[in-house]
Order: sequence, then C-alpha cells, then structure tokens
Amino acid sequence: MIDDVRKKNPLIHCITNEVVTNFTANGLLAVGAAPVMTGNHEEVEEMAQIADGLLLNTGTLTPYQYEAMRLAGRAANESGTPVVLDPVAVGATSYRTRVVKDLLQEVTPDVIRGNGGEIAALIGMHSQMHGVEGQSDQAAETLAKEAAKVLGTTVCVTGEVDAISDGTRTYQIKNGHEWLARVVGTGCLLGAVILAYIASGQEKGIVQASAAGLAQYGVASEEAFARAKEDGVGTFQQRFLDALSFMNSTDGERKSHIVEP
Ligand SMILES: Nc1ncnc2c1ncn2[C@@H]1O[C@H](COP(=O)(O)OP(=O)(O)O)[C@@H](O)[C@H]1O
Ligand SMILES: Cc1ncsc1CCOP(=O)(O)O
Repeated sequence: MIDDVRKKNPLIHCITNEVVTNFTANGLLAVGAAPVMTGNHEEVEEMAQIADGLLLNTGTLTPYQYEAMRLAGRAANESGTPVVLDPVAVGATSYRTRVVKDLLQEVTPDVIRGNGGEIAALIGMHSQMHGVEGQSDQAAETLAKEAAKVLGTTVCVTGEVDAISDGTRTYQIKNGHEWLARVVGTGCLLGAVILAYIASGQEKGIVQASAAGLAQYGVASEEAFARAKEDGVGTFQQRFLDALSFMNSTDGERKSHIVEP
C-alpha cells in the first residue's frame, strides 16, 4: 500500500496541535502524502472538502480550534472526505473530555486513534492519564473492539501492541519500537499516516488500510532503531523520518507482523 500512497499523493488537511505540526508535515511528506495545516475558520470548510483526508488532533485544543474542527469535520462528512480523530489527552482534564464528546456529536470520524488511556477515558472505562500519556489495564485488542462498538466507528489503540477494530474485525499489529514513545509527536504523526493510507486505499477497507499503515510505521521504527541505537533518541527521530521515506512495499510486507482476525 505504500506504493498506492506515493502514487496518489493524498492531500491531508491537518488541524493539529502546535507541538507536532512540523513533524507531522515532514512525516506525511516522507510517506508520500501532501500535508496542509490550517485551522482558519474562513477556509477550513473549503479545504476539508478538497482534501483527501482530514485530521482532527486535540493536543493543544482551544475554543477557536474546536470551532475550526467542528466546521471542517462537518464539511468533510458532507463531502465524503475521510476523517481521523486523535483525541490527545482526553481524560486528562474535564474540559478535554467534555469537548471531545461534544465534537463526536457534531462530526463522525472514520477512525479514532489514541493510546490505551485516551480510548478507555473516551468510553468511560478506567484509565491512567499523565498529561498526554495514558494507560489502560485492558489489552489493546479488547479495548479497540469494545470502543468501536460503543462509539460506532473504527477505533485504533496504540502502545506496545497496536490494535484496530470496527467492532467485528480486530487486527493486532506487533511492529514498533519503545523509542517511539520517547520522541514527541509519533502518536500524532501516526494518526496522519493512517489517514494517508485510508485516503489512498479506500477500496481495501478502512480497517485493512489502517492496519497496513500501522505495520509499516512500526517497521520503519524498527529500522530507525537499528541505525540509531548507538546515538540516542535525537538521531532516532531523524532516522525514523528517513526510514518512512525509504520504505518500500516488499520490505514492509516481509517485516510486518499483523495478526488478522
Ligand atoms: N513499548 C512500545 N513498543 C513498541 N512500540 C511502541 C511502544 N509504545 C508505543 N509504541 C508505538 O509508538 C507509536 C505511538 O503510539 P503511542 O505511544 O501509544 O501514542 P501516543 O503518543 O498517542 O501516546 C505507535 O506506532 C506504537 O505502536
Ligand atoms: C506534549 C504535548 N502536549 C500537548 S500536545 C503534545 C504532543 C503529544 O504528541 P504524542 O502524543 O504524539 O507524542
């Protein structure tokens, strides 16, 4: 599927947080997508309609940005543009929890991606949030399936093992490296990369396209670690972008570790 992404060069409209904007744009370019970042109320509806995918990421949410997400999300839903919601730090404060739930009344995402703590908090299950980091005592597979049923959409739970479920079919992805959690923005970029895969392979189905994106992302991190382990996490971040840009379908398929339903 990486070839499909590079061929299509999908336009990914991101309304994302101020910490990860540059990293997300570079990561999208590395996989072959075309990023555009805007949250301006004057243009978000038009941009969401012409884009191939819309990312809504709540990492540094403000009331102005919430309204941008609402406008863009509704326009995307109306025009059939796929939407990924990354509810960063939901559960960490009551404002975020309330506002993300409000957004879900207005906008229907095709995929919700979060760490275990965020997804558990979103469906009212026990979670431990520590700022943007979060844990759940549920296995990713169980949590993704349950959340997909409760929320009525596809849910991706990330961590040591990733899982993606539409409530019926659940894939587990066992690629990745723990250093991903030591570089800021790797969860946020992943939401954008999943969207690039969905936008380029809709005929394959949302769950399958997302699973392919998750696996290749994990494989890239394994390759980055192999090249950066003597140097540290700064070099790892650069090697990770390199690996995303060098990824090819043969390597991706050979090294991917997906457990199918
Ligand atoms: N312990 C780990 N081992 C392997 N991969 C991990 C580990 N922790 C996180 N990842 C990977 O890091 C990426 C970001 O996931 P995560 O850290 O859960 O997101 P977030 O930044 O939103 O908390 C995913 O690709 C996930 O598979
Ligand atoms: C540190 C931080 N604070 C608000 S958003 C953000 C970035 C979180 O990115 P990720 O969870 O992908 O590392």
